Amino acid sequence: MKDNALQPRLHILLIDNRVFERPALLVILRLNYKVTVSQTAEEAIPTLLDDPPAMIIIDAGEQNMEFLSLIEEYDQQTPLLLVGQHPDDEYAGDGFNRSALKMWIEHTITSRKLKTQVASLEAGDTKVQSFASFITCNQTLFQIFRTLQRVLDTDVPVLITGESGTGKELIAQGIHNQSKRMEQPFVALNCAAIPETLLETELFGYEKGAFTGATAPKIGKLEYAGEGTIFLDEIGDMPLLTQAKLLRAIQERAIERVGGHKSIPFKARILAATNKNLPEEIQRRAFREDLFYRLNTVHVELPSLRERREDIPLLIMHFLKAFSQRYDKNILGISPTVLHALQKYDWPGNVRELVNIVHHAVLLSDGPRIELKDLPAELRFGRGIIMMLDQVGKVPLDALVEQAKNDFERQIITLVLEKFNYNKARSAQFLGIDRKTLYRKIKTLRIQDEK
Ligand SMILES: Nc1ncnc2c1ncn2[C@@H]1O[C@H](COP(=O)(O)OP(=O)(O)OP(=O)(O)O)[C@@H](O)[C@H]1O
Repeated sequence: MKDNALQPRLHILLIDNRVFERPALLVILRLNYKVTVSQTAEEAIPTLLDDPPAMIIIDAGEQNMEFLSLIEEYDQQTPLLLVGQHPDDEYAGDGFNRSALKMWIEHTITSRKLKTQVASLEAGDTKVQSFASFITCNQTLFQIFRTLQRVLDTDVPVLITGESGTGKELIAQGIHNQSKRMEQPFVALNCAAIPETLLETELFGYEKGAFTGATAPKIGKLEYAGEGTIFLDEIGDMPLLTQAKLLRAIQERAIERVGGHKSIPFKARILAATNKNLPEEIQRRAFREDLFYRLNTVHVELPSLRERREDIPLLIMHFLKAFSQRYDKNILGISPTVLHALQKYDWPGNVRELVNIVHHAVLLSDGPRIELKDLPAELRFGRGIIMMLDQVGKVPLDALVEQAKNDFERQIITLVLEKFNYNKARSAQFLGIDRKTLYRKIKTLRIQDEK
């Protein structure tokens, strides 16, 4: 690894009784890993117990086959790699591909890790907490649950922010369902989905004759919620005039229907959610600061799914079970390759997107496990390729491939530049090219240089 300083070294146990006759393998391994050498399996047992390695590399000599059974007795989890009886000059010479060895080692470790992860998921032994039906194994969310538990039975409003699909409504439902108001109505209103003129009557209701067509009085959502909970979703999209009316209702603890004069007590608890940044909206004068302070007594920000990747496998298994039951399918789990693809994915639509993908996969799957073929194309191939499909047939294939190659190179270089804070010398060294070449590529590939 070139970034030794940044990552802890993997520990490898090398069992090789000829290690001193052919030191090159050890030298190569030591470039990248922390290596413990044992000449016999017996000698290796204490290491296995005291400092478990990420991988065991064992020389494939005849007598070592006995080692294998001994090792198996102590440890059946750690991946094993058998190396052939190459003479030292083969390891040391050009014919021996060091990066291939490294790739092979890392692939074996990752795939074993994924298999163990899948097995433990299927056995259901991850530490999970739930807040009503919202489940997670993420520490930030555990903290949020604790905050919410403390205010469950109070009247204080809670502002729930987070990207779309992170579970804001589910949290709001959870607050209501676990509070003393649970027997009362939970009324949700999406402030972005309703035209401005209708929003006000939806919230406050109207009296007969309030406007043409108002032939009978109508109860608004604030009134209907009674002593229950009103959930104002997408509050950031509420028009300013409605914001002013809502603020008044909160301050006076009373509402008036449109076209009416009677003051009706307003007792519901307010929960509000938005994926907008309200302080920014206040700056733009699109949101009232005084209303913000009223709603923001308790504020929780739900992390996006890519900020809590540990929840990805948990949620996959959760919805896999639910959909398998719903469709009466016998799906036991997912293949390690699928888990890998799903863990790498960025989830712009968060949990809602994950639910859709698992739903789709369960419908397509013949069981017993979800395989790569059951995933949508953008997950199997990446968004880039799917977007390029539009151009296939319109642009010559060679040109498309060239464009893809440039895109790929641009992404790699950008990532490396970011990793080293735009330090050209270190980035070039990491990429294995000289600095001049790096400067040329930054220019020709039009890479943004943040220096
Ligand atoms: N942690 C979770 N555990 C179980 N289900 C979840 C979780 N988070 C989200 N979901 C499910 O994901 C879907 C989207 O959640 P929800 O509607 O609560 O998100 P939202 O943040 O309110 O989205 P939007 O901002 O688009 O309104 C729902 O089907 C919900 O049940």
